[in-house]
Amino acid sequence: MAGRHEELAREQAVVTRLYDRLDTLRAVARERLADVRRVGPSGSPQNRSERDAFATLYADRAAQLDAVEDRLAFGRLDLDDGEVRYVGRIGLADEEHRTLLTDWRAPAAQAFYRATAVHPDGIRRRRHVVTAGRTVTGYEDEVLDLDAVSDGLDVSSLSGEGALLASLATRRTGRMADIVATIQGEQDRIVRDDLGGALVVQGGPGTGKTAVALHRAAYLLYAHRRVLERSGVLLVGPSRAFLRYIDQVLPSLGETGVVSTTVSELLPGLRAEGVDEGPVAEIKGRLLWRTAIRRAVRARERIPERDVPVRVDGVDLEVRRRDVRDAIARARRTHKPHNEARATFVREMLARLVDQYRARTDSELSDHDVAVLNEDLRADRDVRVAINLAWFPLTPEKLVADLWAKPHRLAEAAPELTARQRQLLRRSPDAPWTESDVPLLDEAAELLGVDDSLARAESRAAEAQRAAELEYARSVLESTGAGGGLVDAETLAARFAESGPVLTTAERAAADRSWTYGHVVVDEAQELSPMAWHAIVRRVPSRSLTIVGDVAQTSSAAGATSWPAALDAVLRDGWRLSELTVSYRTPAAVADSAQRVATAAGLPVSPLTAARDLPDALHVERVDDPVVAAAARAADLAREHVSRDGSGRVAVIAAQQSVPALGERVAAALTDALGPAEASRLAAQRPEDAQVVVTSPREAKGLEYDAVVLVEPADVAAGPGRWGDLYVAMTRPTQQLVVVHARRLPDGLVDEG
Ligand SMILES: Nc1ncnc2c1ncn2[C@@H]1O[C@H](COP(=O)(O)OP(=O)(O)OP(=O)(O)O)[C@@H](O)[C@H]1O
Repeated sequence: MAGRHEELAREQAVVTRLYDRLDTLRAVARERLADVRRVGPSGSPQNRSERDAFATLYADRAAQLDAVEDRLAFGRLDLDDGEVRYVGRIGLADEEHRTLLTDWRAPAAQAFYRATAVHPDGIRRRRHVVTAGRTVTGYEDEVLDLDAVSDGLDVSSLSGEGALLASLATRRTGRMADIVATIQGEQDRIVRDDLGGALVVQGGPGTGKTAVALHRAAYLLYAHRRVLERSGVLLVGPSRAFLRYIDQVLPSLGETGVVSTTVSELLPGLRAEGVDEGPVAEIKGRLLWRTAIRRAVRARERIPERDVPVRVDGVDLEVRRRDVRDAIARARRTHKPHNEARATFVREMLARLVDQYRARTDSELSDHDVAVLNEDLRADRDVRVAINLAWFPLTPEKLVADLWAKPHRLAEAAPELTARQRQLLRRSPDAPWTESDVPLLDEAAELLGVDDSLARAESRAAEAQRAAELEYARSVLESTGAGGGLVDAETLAARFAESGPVLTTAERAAADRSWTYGHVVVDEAQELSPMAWHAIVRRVPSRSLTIVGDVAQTSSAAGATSWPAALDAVLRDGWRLSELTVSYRTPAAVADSAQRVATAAGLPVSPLTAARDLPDALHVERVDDPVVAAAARAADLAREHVSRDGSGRVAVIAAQQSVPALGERVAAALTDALGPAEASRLAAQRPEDAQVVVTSPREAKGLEYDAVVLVEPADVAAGPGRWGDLYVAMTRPTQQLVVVHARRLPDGLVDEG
């Protein structure tokens, strides 16, 4: 066997060749892009949009190639038959189309993640190649051939933990990194699971649910590109801060086309900044709003109490109750949304008024007379008022705001709520929208629709144009081979068709409330209310979803305590459950303690085994003043973990009401401990980049830090998120948890003295 030095040199030669090939492909993509751009802004609009479409295509390719620079190749498989296969972020081939590097998502790479000594899958040896920049700095072998093991090869790293543990030990940067080089077998099975149906991944804190969900999105885009490129993938996360935390993962895997959003931002153009108190959020989360919103809409289709006299062109007419009833029935029979069906209602009413006019004046009316009379009727104020009262055109915002501001509207729409519950929902019409209003607004938008008769005529004309463009795009792809798996004819045609800036599928989808996606990924899914599920499932008619979460970490009063309770109503039996059980984040002492606390509190915890333990990972201190002590501990931990290069994160997690006072104390303690220069460097950091933060459990959800000071656990557990919040708070650190308390410790959180 070659010495380590020679092996490293050999791997370096391979890796150098791969980067050379990457550089060549980058140069080609840039050249093509430059060629397209060089043509300049001339030619017919058709030529210009074609050029823009190709520019986007080459720019996408260039961006994809740039994104895979770091750890381009990380694995090597030696097969029983002597073949050697390198695994990396993307697939690369040489000029003769011979494979140089296998995309981690390709079937040929699967064994890199799944093969074991017991099930070697034709693999003799698996090697993790470690690189820093373009330099190979090490490798780690796992010999999967039990005969070879007995031949005396190095077997100390059979489980491949070296690369994994090294990656877990790195300082946190405030941005999640991909795990493509070290995905574990149980995770890989989820990543590569079928596209169809809803896959629910339940797992304790730090089991890699977020990482797995993102890698699965990248895998599905690779394996089902034809379907998903056109329809897009939606990622729903709990907050903007969380989306920012994960926003580099997909690009680093060469994928940029995923739309990410929160429930608050689900409706284009509307930002819900408010948060409802627990009981209000719970009530607004109930599925009863599907019926209640329908009733609220119907209430705007109303027969007047008596016939309404109107006078048009000197003739006395009546807006009659029975005419309104018939017109309403006709409009409803169109099964169109309220605002769209209104056209039918108005047409019917005018026709009846014209009939009355004809009868009253005893006159024959020509088509022209009828048209003029229709105009007069439409222009008449009393007629307009009567028609509007009977079929009121309205926006989703107006409909829902009226429910909260006008008690009689709410009583009429939601009689199943008690008077006390309705009182809780009372709100002024100018109060900001909340996250739990959004699914109701979405429901209202669905039932109200927009008056799109003009838009429909335009879209018919556009359809014919599009068919021609699609045909053309197909011929372009065939003749140039430009797609390279990145784009299909539909997408390219859509890009041809755009006027103005060229929009990608993701951009078009994000701007369109009624867009339906090919796949939806939901993270921290336990927080979603039944109404939020309803709004999300509407966006994916195929019901193809990846849902990841932990029902033991639920903090929202509207969230789930079991998956069947959350999902059966919206997905029936169209979902399957997978579980992750190894915590990659939290050291064993911390994970075990958190499990004990959560179990003692009766939370529905999943089994959890920590991948590693660290000495002194858990430290519990009884103190007189937790705020003062927490600030001092935070400063100690900052000295230990935070570095000037921007890496290293420390969090102080406390009940929401203590956060402001703690913030001031911690700032002062940092100045004392680290000096004014370092303290002001830290103080100047933007909140999303801050290396030392004071935060509530809710804001820390889904995130992680090198070290955490947990302040007064009893107060955290008494907050709105109850024990779920405490479980979240305890499981944020990757290295160390320091607990400071004056009150009694919750059961299971032992004081180590
Ligand atoms: N196979 C792996 N290789 C390397 N790191 C991993 C692996 N799996 C998970 N991790 C790391 O473990 C940490 C926790 O992962 P992640 O945030 O995805 O967990 P989670 O289950 O979503 O946690 P939570 O329930 O707290 O939201 C992250 O730093 C992630 O990169």
